[in-house]
Amino acid sequence: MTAPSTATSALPVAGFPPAAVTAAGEPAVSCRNVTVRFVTDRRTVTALENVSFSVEKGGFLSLLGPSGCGKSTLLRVVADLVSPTHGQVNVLGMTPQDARLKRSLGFVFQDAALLPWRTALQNVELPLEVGGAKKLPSGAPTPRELMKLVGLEGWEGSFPHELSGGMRQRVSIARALLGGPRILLMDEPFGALDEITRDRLNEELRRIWQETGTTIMFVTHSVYEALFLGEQVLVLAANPGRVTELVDVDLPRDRTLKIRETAPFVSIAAELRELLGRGV
Ligand SMILES: Nc1ncnc2c1ncn2[C@@H]1O[C@H](COP(=O)(O)OP(=O)(O)OP(=O)(O)O)[C@@H](O)[C@H]1O
Repeated sequence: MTAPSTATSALPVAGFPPAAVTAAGEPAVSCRNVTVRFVTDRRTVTALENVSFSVEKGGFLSLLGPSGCGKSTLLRVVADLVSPTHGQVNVLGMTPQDARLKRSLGFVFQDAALLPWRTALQNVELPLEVGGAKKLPSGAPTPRELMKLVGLEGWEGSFPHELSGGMRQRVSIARALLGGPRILLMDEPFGALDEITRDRLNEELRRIWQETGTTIMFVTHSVYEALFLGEQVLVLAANPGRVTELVDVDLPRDRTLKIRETAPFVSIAAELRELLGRGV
């Protein structure tokens, strides 16, 4: 079963700032010398060491690196799920904890993690029931509007088992966008999907990003996904997790998958591959 296709456009969505009016240049997220050490009975792991970078408001940052280089840990630090051992983290001028309490952050995981007994729409509505905020902020898109945004208009009453993997992941993106978060953190959300579905969702995500103006941090192992999606790519190395380089992606803002066949794309992909190789 496939999701209905949606027209590509860059119209702003109610409740989100249009990309053009987000304050470009101001950081949405910045990390300075962030180190995270996990101490267990058996060993101490330095998941991140002296990691510094920033993402501007309305930006799209891909996090690319080998397994174990701390990509998920870095998203968790921003989401206030892990506290850094050292260093400073600033999220929209706040601590990660304040940003979380103000519901400025949405999180999408690799597994869509939908409740099987609730319909797609009821899954999108879930944060309203469990998060303490019974009402949406004024002007924020409704769950039905978000279903439309992710291309699932008409599927509101379907249960997760009636949806394809790609459709379930769309539902989890809609759920993460409930309340109009300023920042969307995505941890390999398309990693378990087949290539065609993944490609389609990559295009959809660029559209959603342009329409909502939401700042996105996106974790992936794939050079092509990181480059197609990101305005910047943060390349990380492992053991300990550290920054190899922050690469600016000089490609047009409006992208279709065809861009992957162009010379600039191929050239930046080769650069990223070389940087990745350095960190393994
Ligand atoms: N809660 C934890 N306790 C102990 N060690 C942890 C914990 N979370 C992560 N680690 C360790 O920190 C390192 C970085 O893990 P992380 O999951 O952030 O890497 P990753 O780049 O996201 O990996 P992958 O691409 O395989 O998902 C790993 O060595 C991992 O074992």
